[in-house]
Amino acid sequence: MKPDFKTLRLDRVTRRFGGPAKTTDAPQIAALDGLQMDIARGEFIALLGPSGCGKSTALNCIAGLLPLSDGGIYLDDHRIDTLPPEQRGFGMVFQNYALFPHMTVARNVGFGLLMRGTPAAEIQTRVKRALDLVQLAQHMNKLPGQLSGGQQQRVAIARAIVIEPPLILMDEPLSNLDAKLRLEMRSEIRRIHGELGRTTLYVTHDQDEALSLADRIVVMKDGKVQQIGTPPEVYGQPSNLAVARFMGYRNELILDVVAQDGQAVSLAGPGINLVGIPKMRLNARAAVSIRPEEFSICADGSNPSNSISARVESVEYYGRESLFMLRTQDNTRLYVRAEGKASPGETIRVAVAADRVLAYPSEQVA
Ligand SMILES: Nc1ncnc2c1ncn2[C@@H]1O[C@H](COP(=O)(O)OP(=O)(O)OP(=O)(O)O)[C@@H](O)[C@H]1O
Repeated sequence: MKPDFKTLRLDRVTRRFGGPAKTTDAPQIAALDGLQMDIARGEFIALLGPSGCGKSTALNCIAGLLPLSDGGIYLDDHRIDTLPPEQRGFGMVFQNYALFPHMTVARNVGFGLLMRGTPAAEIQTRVKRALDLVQLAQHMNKLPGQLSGGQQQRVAIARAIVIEPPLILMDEPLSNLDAKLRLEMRSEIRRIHGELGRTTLYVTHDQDEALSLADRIVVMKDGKVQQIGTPPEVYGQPSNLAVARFMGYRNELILDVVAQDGQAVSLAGPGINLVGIPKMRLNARAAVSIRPEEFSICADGSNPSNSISARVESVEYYGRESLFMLRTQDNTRLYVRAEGKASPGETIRVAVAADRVLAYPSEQVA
């Protein structure tokens, strides 16, 4: 394959299940429906979404493990979705490492090169280089069972990169690791990606992982792309309610639209007066998304313009901040993560900046 491609083009990549590939019978379910994007060489792309949204299907289609039902995949002008996996030559890293237990680390890493008929001396040099990159050279003669989970995952990464693939595909590679190792390996993966300068496609259901690793994030739901954007774009400006929910906009209030233009919308409900940003054209009611950490608790007796009055139900202490579970006057649960004190039973007022109040059509509430 061409290690020097400029663009990986996913052209309406579609995969249906429930019947033979390449048919369009109605009973089939599109696990992946029209994935369309260009990925530039060197980009780190995260496919993000809840379980069953089609992330692994997308990765497997690109790897060549699943035939497409529709669309095409191109490396520059070369169509590759008709090629078997070994001819695409992509590196793959899976959740379960898939190492050979009876082979040493070095032999595991060198196996792909051996299969390709690479001369022994070259295998040795390249295995050493790959193990240096994942910082495991001193463990090269151990068996996988003698390594920690994080080390085994690094062997799997070394095995993927040793073939110098144009594209590295990773499917939830950190989900078997404990929280601390996951954080460490996250930094490792980003460092390795930077040092190699290759293109990485990374599947995860973990927002933090996607936000911290990726140059661009593809948010998916029910087989369809919901938004493609940089981490700040997806985090700060979710394009619809489903993305907002998935990106941690835990609060959703259904409010009356009092006035609106393209830039701002005035919203009201019992004990609530807010100005926010309309993300789409709104009708009479809006679903308003706000992150818990965007609120602050107002001083006693104050009544600032962008605020909500609500009763405290419970408080979880998180050190510097607390998570306040509130109940609005129309009985909606409100999560507020803020500094300050308030006790269950008290009625308090919480304020939020207008540009952190995102209003979507209430019709999007499923
Ligand atoms: N071989 C198959 N036959 C039938 N349906 C399938 C098959 N593989 C996947 N699906 C369905 O396609 C949809 C997408 O599955 P996929 O594994 O791509 O999701 P995912 O986002 O990777 O989920 P997870 O995070 O749980 O792995 C799901 O509804 C799944 O049940």
